[in-house]
Amino acid sequence: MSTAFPAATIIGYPRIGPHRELKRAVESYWAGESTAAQLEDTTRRLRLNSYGHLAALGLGESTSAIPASFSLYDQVLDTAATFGVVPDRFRDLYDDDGRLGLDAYFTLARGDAGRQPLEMTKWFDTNYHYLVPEIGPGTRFTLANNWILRNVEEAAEQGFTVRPTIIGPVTFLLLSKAADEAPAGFDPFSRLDDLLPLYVQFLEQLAEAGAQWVQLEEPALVADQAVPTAELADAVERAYRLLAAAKERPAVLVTTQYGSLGGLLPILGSTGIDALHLDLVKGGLPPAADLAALGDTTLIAGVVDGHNIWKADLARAATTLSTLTASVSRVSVATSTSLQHVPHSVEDEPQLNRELRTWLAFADQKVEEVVTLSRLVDHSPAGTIDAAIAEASAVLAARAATEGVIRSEVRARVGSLTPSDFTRVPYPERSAAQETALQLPVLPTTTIGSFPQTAEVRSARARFLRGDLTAEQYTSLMQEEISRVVALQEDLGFDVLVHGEPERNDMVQYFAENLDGFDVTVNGWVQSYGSRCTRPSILWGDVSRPDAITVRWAEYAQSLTEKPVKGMLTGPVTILAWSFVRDDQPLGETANQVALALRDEVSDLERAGIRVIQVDEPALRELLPLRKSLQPDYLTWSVASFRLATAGATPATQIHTHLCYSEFGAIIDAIDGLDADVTSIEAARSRMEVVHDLQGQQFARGVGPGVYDIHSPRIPGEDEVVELVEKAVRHVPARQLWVNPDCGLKTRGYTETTESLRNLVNAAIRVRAQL
Ligand SMILES: Nc1nc2c(c(=O)[nH]1)N[C@@H](CNc1ccc(C(=O)N[C@@H](CCC(=O)N[C@@H](CCC(=O)N[C@@H](CCC(=O)O)C(=O)O)C(=O)O)C(=O)O)cc1)CN2
Ligand code: MET
Ligand SMILES: [Zn+2]
Repeated sequence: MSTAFPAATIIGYPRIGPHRELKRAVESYWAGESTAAQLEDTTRRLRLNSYGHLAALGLGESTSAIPASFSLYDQVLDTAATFGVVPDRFRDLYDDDGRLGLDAYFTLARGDAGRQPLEMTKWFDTNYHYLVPEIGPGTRFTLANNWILRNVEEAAEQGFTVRPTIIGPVTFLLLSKAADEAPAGFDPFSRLDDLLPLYVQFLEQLAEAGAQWVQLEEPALVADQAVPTAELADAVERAYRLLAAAKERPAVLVTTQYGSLGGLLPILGSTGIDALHLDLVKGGLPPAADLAALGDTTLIAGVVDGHNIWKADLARAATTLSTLTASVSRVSVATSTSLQHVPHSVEDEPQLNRELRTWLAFADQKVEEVVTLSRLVDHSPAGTIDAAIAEASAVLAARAATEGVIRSEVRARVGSLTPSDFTRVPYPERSAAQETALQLPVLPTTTIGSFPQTAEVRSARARFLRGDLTAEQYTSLMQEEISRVVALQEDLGFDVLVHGEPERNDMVQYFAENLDGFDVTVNGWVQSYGSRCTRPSILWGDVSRPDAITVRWAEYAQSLTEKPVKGMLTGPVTILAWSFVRDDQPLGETANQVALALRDEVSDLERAGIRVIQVDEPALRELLPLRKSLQPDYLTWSVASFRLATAGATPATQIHTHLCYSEFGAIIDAIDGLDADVTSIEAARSRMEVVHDLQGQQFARGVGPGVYDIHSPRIPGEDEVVELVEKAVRHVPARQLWVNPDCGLKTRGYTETTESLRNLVNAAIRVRAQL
């Protein structure tokens, strides 16, 4: 049990495969095009290849340095399956032995004809989404799935001693929500003492399977929680003392990625766990007194950034490590977070600018950085990594001096901003001008922007990129798609139309490709949820807009119809949140540069005759700091950057924004502060509960609570939409309300989309007639 922890490790490794093998394998299984055995075969190869690869990169085969962090869909779902946490509506998914198998697992994640899947929500301050377990007073915890154990055994058969990972009990319960059947006020956290014995059993099984270390993930401890601090501290102490006291168990590592543990560090550190991981990139260096509480517990110092792609400042990391080794007896080196947030390897991006490439470290390069830094804690001779440190410092110096990183004209423009650049005329004045300009009915109907991204559209883009289509051919294919989408909306009777975004590979990458200061990858895929991936762009320099970006598409769409077509832009905060952003200046400064580029786009759209412009900010909530003390500053700069992007619009131009989550209680003031004329939000899944928030807040401007859950192929019936709209009308004055789906339609197919949208428009017309 007291196996020494290896000097170098990572907290998790990408599981989608170097070329999205996992996506292709699971999607083919879902489509019925391959068997469970074929899926298992592919994923087994993915797991074993990554162990071999990580061992070769320097983690070694037999030291538990390699995390077994594979997941078929999501790590929180894996934990829920392990402990049999299944909502009542899915009770029949257990097989006769009380186990949850492959199809049960995917049904929980994706739902089926009659049942809503588990809710999906953001994982801390990242663009990864996890599935929310549902727990009630009667939820029976059982060991119902053994994939984690099996992965340990599978690795051992091939000669690898890996470190299994699972969400820790405190975080698991804090991330869960009360099951539908739970009485009002029930908190899943109250089930901690029922759940802990299952963790003990599970640890015993892991030990039996040959695991020497286990990783229990407790990132919820770095975020301020609704549970009072004292109660949380008490629970953490009780839980980990109990687990540490288990008779047969692997050594226990607790990880705390995404921020600072704060006052929980000395508490967790003295429970008897064997190792504690700290995120020293997002969280600062803890006070020496807190570190002293670690005693014999190994400190796993997360000094290499797992959430961004810049090469590490090895000199700074070395200083941090030497401070730590001065007050802690055992220190190992690690990434700050799982590497699931970064692509596999810079080697897969040969097209990137040569100089830029030298600044970057993706997952594999980060493994090498961790291994290098571990020479500072493994009794290697002094000076062993001096050359590597010097090289890293030289890269940083070169980066700072590179043309384009600092551009005086961009700086000057940001520097000369005045408060009036952030302010439009008061809403009542705008509202009157817009009413005259747009002549919309009450309860106007619209969509959020994208229409289904069909295989034809994607294939056209792929052929264009390969050079098999000319720019003219590609443009005319996209224009055909736009005219189909416009005709469909005319036919269905929408009031404000969209062009459907077919020309966009992704709502952020598309803008990054058209702005200076960014680069994009060809293979830099990162999992967003399930089989869905994105290629975050790289924002490395000062940002500007060389040419208009969206205008020709919007103009084309507007030429096809008398109805207003919404211009469609992605807001500055979301562009930052879904890119890898330079780490050499405050985010607020970078956000204002992006905002100015968008501001110019807004004014070009207006000049081209576009009267409604939507600036999406679905990630506004995502970047909200996990600690309350840091939130006001964030909300100030993020809201300001949105206003900077939009405040140049004339009063008659209607500015929309879109945020796709419903629990916006925490940021409702910020949403108000955006000063958009119309805000669309997610509401269908919570059956319009958000209107209560809106009512309480006297939200005075236009609002479109979603009436169609686009996350599911299910078609909402017309009566169902009527009910939702009627509920909204009871709480928010009808003249403020819009009728729209929850979010864009890009992941949906045309069959269900067309029917759903028809029901949506007809429902709006029916409620209108009753007013
Ligand atoms: N960045 C970002 N984050 C977001 C969202 C978002 O829209 N963007 N939405 C929220 C939910 N997250 C999502 C994340 C990804 C996707 C998504 O649909 N991703 C697509 C990829 C989108 C893309 O980049 N498409 C490219 C490349 C498509 C592709 O895979 N092409 C094929 C070739 C196809 C062919 O030859 O026919 C290939 O490269 O193999 C394009 O259209 O050009 C996927 O995983 O399948 C949806 C939602 C929150 N976070
Ligand atoms: C994730 S928010 C999506 C907004 C975008 N305009 C779309 O409809 O796809
Ligand atoms: Zn959305």
